[in-house]
Amino acid sequence: MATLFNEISQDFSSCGEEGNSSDTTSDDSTALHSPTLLCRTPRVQRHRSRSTSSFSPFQSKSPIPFASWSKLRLCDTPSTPKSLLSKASQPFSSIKIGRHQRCLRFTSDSAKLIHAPSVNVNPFTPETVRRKSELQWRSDEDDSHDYRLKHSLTSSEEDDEAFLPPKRRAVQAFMLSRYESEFLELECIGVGEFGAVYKCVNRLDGCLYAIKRSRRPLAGSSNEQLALKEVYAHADDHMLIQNEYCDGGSLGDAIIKKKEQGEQLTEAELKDLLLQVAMGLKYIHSSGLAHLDLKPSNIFICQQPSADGGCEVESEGEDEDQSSAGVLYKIGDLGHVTSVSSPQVEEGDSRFLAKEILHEDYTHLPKADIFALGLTVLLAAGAPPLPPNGDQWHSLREGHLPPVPQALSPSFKGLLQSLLDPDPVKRPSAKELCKHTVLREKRTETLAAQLRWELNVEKFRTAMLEKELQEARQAALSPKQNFSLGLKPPMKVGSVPRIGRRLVGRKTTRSVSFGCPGYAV
Ligand SMILES: Nc1ncnc2c1ncn2[C@@H]1O[C@H](COP(=O)(O)OP(=O)(O)OP(=O)(O)O)[C@@H](O)[C@H]1O
Ligand SMILES: [Mg+2]
Repeated sequence: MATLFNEISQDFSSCGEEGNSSDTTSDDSTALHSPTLLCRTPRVQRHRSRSTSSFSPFQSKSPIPFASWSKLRLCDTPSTPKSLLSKASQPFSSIKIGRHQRCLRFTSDSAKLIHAPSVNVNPFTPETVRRKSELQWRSDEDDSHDYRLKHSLTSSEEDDEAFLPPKRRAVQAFMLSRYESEFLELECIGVGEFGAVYKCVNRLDGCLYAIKRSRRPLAGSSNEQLALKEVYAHADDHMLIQNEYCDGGSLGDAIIKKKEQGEQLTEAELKDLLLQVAMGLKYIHSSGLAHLDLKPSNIFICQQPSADGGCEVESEGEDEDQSSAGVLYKIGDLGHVTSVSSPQVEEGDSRFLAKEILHEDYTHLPKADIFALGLTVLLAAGAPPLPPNGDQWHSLREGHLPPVPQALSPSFKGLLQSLLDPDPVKRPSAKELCKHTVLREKRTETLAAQLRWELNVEKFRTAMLEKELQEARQAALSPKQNFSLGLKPPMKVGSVPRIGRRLVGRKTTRSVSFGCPGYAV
């Protein structure tokens, strides 16, 4: 499964900073000294719209049990060393890198890192691995040029040094906040209701993260409980929300960008989006949870690495071919996640809210995610902005699809219509969506193309065999000629078939060509 909420949180409460952080200033750059300052979220509005700011207290008395939330640790980001290390049961020597290779990261996309010596470089990120193999390839071509690589391959000490990230002295943490000491902030990548999101490099593991920083302290407030809920959903006892950095930003950003260019996602792209997010929801729902805040700004995009990029996508059974598209969609923002069996519902964005949730009917919570998914796909198809309330809001909940500036196929339109069915029971489940023929068409086509190609190969082989057979027959019919050449006569086995008569595939048309996948035979 590839579409997962790969968000990772980090324990900022166990560092003993509570004692140290007498500084509880609300200044953004220092606010994160205190874990309590992070325990906030603005997302406590009921039927909220972005322009209003009324808050309702969160009723939760106790945090969600860890056992439930720990299920949310679905997989590691492909960028973390953890996932790659687990794969690296292979000997270290196979992933050694030379010193000069290690420096690549500093000289490419992140020029700032040149001046940031206190950041480690993770040798296991897909990008580093790709660069490493590129460089290895180049250096293989011209070994004599590269004394340093040669040296690193002959010295075991150097090998170790090359394999491991460069050692760094411990930052004087007591002088800095955890945020400052553990992360190098590169840029602000977005602002939400909770606060700002920053692209950061973790100084220790060298991976990129999106760090959500709260805008102002809310310690002790009801909002603290809600923020903690998001934190528990991420697992462990975390405070600062540290997410996998998704290089494509959010789907919301992508939709806005497309709109500015007068474009929308094509039907094929919409189907891919729907299928991928349905797969993520399938996992969430099968864990007994509902997301309840699904929307474009909470779906993140990762550009797919090239086939040889070394970044594998987890796959499982029927989901295995879903990563064939150019991008990976990942569900994020778990602040509203709740258990389906004992729900503590905090409504998400009112624009995506299913009517039954408004009526506090929580008997089909996963179907509320399906409803939000339907609206999300329609927005990506070019639908106008969704209303936060009013007549139009109700009209959408009565099953009236918003207009989209492209002609969608009736089957796909019918599927979207079913996602928005006023009756949650009639909406397809995430599991059903994952198997839906409308969404699996592409897979079927790919499979058909593959089969056609294999058939062509087999026909070609058959033709070659027939040709050889004919030659053998020819040789059998002219033994004298063979004798004159000093060859043995062929053994006579039964009656010799007539020339030109095929032994196999008599009923099929003869063909001696084979082409590429996707071309008809
Ligand atoms: N993990 C991430 N990877 C890349 N970009 C991210 C990531 N998380 C957030 N962003 C960027 O930051 C923006 C703000 O995210 P944030 O979750 O704070 O607000 P939001 O989703 O717009 O609203 P809400 O507060 O309701 O979640 C996103 O729209 C996206 O552009
Ligand atoms: Mg968000």
